[in-house]
Amino acid sequence: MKIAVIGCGAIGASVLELLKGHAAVQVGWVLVPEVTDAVRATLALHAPQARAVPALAAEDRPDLIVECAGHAAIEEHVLPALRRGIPAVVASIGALSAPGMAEAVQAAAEAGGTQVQLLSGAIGGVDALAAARIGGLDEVVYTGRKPPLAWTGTPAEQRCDLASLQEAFCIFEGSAREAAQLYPKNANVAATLSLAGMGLDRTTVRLYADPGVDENVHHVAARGAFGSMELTMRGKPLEANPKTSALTVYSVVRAVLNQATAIAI
Ligand SMILES: NC(=O)C1=CN([C@@H]2O[C@H](COP(=O)(O)OP(=O)(O)OC[C@H]3O[C@@H](n4cnc5c(N)ncnc54)[C@H](O)[C@@H]3O)[C@@H](O)[C@H]2O)C=CC1
Ligand SMILES: O=C([O-])CC(=O)C(=O)O
Repeated sequence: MKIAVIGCGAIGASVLELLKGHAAVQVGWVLVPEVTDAVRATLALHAPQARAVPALAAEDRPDLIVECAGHAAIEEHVLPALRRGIPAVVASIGALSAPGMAEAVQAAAEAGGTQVQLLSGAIGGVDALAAARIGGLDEVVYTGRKPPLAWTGTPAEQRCDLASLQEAFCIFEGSAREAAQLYPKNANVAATLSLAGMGLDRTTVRLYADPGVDENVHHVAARGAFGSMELTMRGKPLEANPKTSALTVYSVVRAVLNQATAIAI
């Protein structure tokens, strides 16, 4: 299987490293806005066979396109690939919270006769929640808690002084749709849980900058016809990007390998 990876940052570079030399999967293309020295160095180390390009050319036809780049990459790369019939796996799930984007993704996949898989990323329990939805859900509440540093460069900076926080500070309370729009690099999990469960407008989200944690802590509580569930993930942040949990990388690699092996789990 020959794949294209979109993005070569904290997730993309780690994905290339884990897929390096894999018998069943070859990375043929890495899509980046600019081929920097850092990108060249990463490819030389982990994917020397791959070509770094700004976009797929008409003659490039990967078996799968793997998005780990950010919300803008959905419109720029994933939609055109889907329309061409290339299946996709997507990490930037919050992108589907933008007006008309979920419909655009669906229409592109239908037009291409293919499918897009929304990854579980940094959270677990998506399988249980999506199954529970079939029976009917009454409530889903997601609480995301990250060290203050992980909220730099976000609207949280206008709500508190991140550097001097002494205790947990609630920087956001509202719908998953709003969370995903305001915090595109920190609230993909909120979008994932809501798309699996009660939808972007009916899932309650609370986000905290918390000097008392050094991991990215995700808590989900759900109730419905199935019973109830509660889950806490304490994800180790990636050194290259403290906003992102390492599990996200493993989730991408799992999805890729599941496409390439006889038994998927
Ligand atoms: N579903 C989940 O649980 C999670 C999802 N994410 C998503 O993954 C994204 C990437 O995360 P990181 O690797 O940590 O970020 P990063 O900032 O370390 O790397 C992003 C990479 O994507 C590239 N890029 C940016 N815009 C692009 C575009 N339009 N087309 C092609 N490449 C583009 C950048 O040049 C960079 O190489 C986040 O922005 C977020 O949307 C991140 C963490 C968890
Ligand atoms: O990686 C994480 O811990 C979660 C994350 O950034 C997101 O939900 O966007």
